[in-house]
Amino acid sequence: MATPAVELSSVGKVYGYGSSGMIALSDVDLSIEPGRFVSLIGPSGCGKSTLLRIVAGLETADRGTVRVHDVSPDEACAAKLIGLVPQSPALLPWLSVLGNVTLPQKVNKDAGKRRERIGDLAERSGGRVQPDMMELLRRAGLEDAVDKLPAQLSGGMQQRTAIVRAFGLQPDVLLMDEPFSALDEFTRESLQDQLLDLWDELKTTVLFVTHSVSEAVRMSDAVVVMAPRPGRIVDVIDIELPRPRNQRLFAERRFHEYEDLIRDRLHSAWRSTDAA
Ligand SMILES: Nc1ncnc2c1ncn2[C@@H]1O[C@H](COP(=O)(O)OP(=O)(O)OP(=O)(O)O)[C@@H](O)[C@H]1O
Repeated sequence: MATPAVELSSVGKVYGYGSSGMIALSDVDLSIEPGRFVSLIGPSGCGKSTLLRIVAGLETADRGTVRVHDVSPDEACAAKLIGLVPQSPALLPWLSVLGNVTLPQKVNKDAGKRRERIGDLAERSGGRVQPDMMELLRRAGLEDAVDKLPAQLSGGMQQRTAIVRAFGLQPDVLLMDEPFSALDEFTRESLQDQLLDLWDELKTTVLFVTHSVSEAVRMSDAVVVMAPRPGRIVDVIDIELPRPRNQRLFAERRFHEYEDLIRDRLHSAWRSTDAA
């Protein structure tokens, strides 16, 4: 079996100390095969962002182990295996769209060598070509905006720029923390389409945080349902719908059955949390 792209075993994280400590994550086990699109869903405070930050190496787990392609998150970051798209796009305001998306490639020239030293990635890295950023921008509908500054873009365009920037380094694992939450429904659906197209082509593993049940069903191979107090995984639901998943999917009964199943799991998790 291939090495998992992401593997968490018995992961725990507590913020604070003693009786005022908050258990953000308790005993989290999760294994994601390379190339899968996996969403995390759950009520506010169940630890979705904490889990993502731990995989990104921005926080450390207090307990358990975390591996990204069988190396630690820190090593994975140094080898640029990991890309992160935060909730707000965090573009550099003084650089154009093209400047923003090409910057990571310019400052991370040694990443390829580090990547080649990592186990089963050597083979994949050898075949890597620098993506054509102009082509990625065109695919994301940004060809007319390449010379614009972030302040001259709409929120949706800024977020698309951030997504192209993240794909530009060809991360093996792309972590996305509610990337579309600030966008209107139409822009959101269009960005979902574009993200799925890029993901399909580049075969990146995606770990995607969302509050939207329909977004999770539409995008994912599997949806991880989480519950709070303490933050934990209560279910992992495989979404066995055909791809590509376009707008027609919304009319299908199976799509809504998955939505109902996930809502049901979320409600049960809430009930058990309240009873505890
Ligand atoms: N740096 C921190 N210091 C203290 N407590 C924190 C910190 N970060 C998160 N927490 C707490 O840990 C718990 C999990 O937070 P986290 O942000 O991971 O949840 P979430 O599921 O992503 O929430 P949301 O959906 O609202 O973004 C929350 O109770 C939060 O208040």
